Amino acid sequence: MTFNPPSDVMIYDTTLRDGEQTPGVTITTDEKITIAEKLDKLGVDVIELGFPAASLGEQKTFKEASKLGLNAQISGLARALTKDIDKAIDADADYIHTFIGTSPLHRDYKLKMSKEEILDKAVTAVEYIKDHGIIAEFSCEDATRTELDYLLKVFGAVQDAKVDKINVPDTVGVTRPGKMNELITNLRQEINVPISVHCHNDFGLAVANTLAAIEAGAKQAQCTINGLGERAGNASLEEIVMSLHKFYDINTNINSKLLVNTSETVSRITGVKMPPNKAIVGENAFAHEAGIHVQGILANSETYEALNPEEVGHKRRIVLGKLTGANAVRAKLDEYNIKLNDEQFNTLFRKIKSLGDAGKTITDLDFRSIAEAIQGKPTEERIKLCGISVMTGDSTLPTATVKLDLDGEIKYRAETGVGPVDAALNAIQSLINEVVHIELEEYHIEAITGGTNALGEVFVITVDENGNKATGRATDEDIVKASIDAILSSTNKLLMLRN
Ligand SMILES: CC(=O)SCCNC(=O)CCNC(=O)[C@H](O)C(C)(C)COP(=O)(O)OP(=O)(O)OC[C@H]1O[C@@H](n2cnc3c(N)ncnc32)[C@H](O)[C@@H]1OP(=O)(O)O
Ligand SMILES: CC(C)C(=O)C(=O)O
Repeated sequence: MTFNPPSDVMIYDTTLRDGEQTPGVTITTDEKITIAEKLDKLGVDVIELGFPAASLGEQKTFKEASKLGLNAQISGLARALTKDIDKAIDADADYIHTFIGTSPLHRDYKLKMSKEEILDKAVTAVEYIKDHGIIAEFSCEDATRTELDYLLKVFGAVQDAKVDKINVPDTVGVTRPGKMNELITNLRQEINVPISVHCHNDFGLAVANTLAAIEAGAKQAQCTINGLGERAGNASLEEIVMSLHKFYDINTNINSKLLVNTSETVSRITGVKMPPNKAIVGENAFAHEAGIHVQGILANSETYEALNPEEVGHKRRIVLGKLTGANAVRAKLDEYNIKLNDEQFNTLFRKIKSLGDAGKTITDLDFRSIAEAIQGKPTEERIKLCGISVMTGDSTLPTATVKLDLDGEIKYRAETGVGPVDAALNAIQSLINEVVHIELEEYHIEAITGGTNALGEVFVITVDENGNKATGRATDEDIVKASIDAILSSTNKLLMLRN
């Protein structure tokens, strides 16, 4: 393997082009602008904003983005066709990324063109872009399945046509680090313009292949936030950037502290949720439950953290559950300034283990209210249910009227819903929102005995506008009452934070 990495690597972000090719994702002009502004603040060098020839909407997005005065260059993808390139030019792209398939599969089945025709189209496209005074990047699509001599010939020809950068796509993610390193080593012997790579994640190797290319001297990584992209996605920007910074001491222009915030914006807009265990930006990337780990973390966070969460804009979380150890419980008690004697501590510890064994979620607020109850502090219920009536049936709109004591003041509210529980929860939520804005994040109901008079157990998680979460659990023969009790129990925990 060649080891000759550059001191700086350019980040070419294609979240808004290849990322938008994620099945089920479409991003409107306004949303693209929001993400482009975030990417610009993050410090990416190039933003591939889209494919101007694809639609009028795409062209409008380029026009809008060109007025923003971003530091990043705005690139548009175009087939090696003057009609596509014209669309990018007309849309005011600063930079055009043109491509054509070069592998036997693409030549024979997709394009039905000879090697000569493809080479000619590639050169014509690059010359056309350069004749318009625009930055040109050229990709041999499916480069990793293209014969090396032909690949060198096409890249050599576009270099002669004054291309600014060449890009080597592993279009279907079929290469591996050793082969990618060898390919870039071979290309570097004949190509003098900066080499970029674009790796897909079909075998989960996109980041590894990108790093292997950089070790061989590639100067640019094409990548996406959260690894979005066609099929299994592209190389994830956050994973590449942090690897470059940490493993190789390679500079990028990325402000890593904005990675989590950017990832969250992209996830919210695209609707593609990150798995909790996603590297760098996932919810659990810096969360610890196992007692042995937490004890190590409390002594020195490097024992079980490869990165400082603050470096990427994340937060460390100590999670409580079945695997919790005493050191974690002591640390949480200190955090909330709750003093327990040995007996109370043991009761609390046993309670956490038994909740964990029962598979229950224990949020920080649950912990605090359990600990305070054990300490003997009366639980302050700022919101109490005083009464409820529900009207339902197949010929009436389900309506619930609730009477609540809100900090000593009696209030009524009536709301409708799709059913009696929904109507009751809507009424409760509408009243509670006068004190604290809460959203219902989870709602589960289970019958815990049989028969029509079965006891229903309701479990809810509510979240306030600061992201604090609390669980609520209640059991009753009446599921409307159980639902209300659960939501009030979790809301009262959230209100503890505002005392
Ligand atoms: C690996 C990648 O991610 S490449 C980027 C993929 N992204 C997209 O395709 C999204 C945007 N695409 C689109 O909106 C449309 O596909 C368009 C506007 C580009 C083309 O639409 P259409 O003209 O209706 O053609 P269609 O998509 O059905 O087929 C693609 C055509 O382009 C040709 N083609 C594909 N790649 C290239 C290329 N790089 N250079 C020249 N021609 C190409 C194909 O051979 C096919 O030709 P044909 O129309 O003679 O059969
Ligand atoms: C257009 C090219 C770079 C591409 O997206 C791919 O080959 O995957």
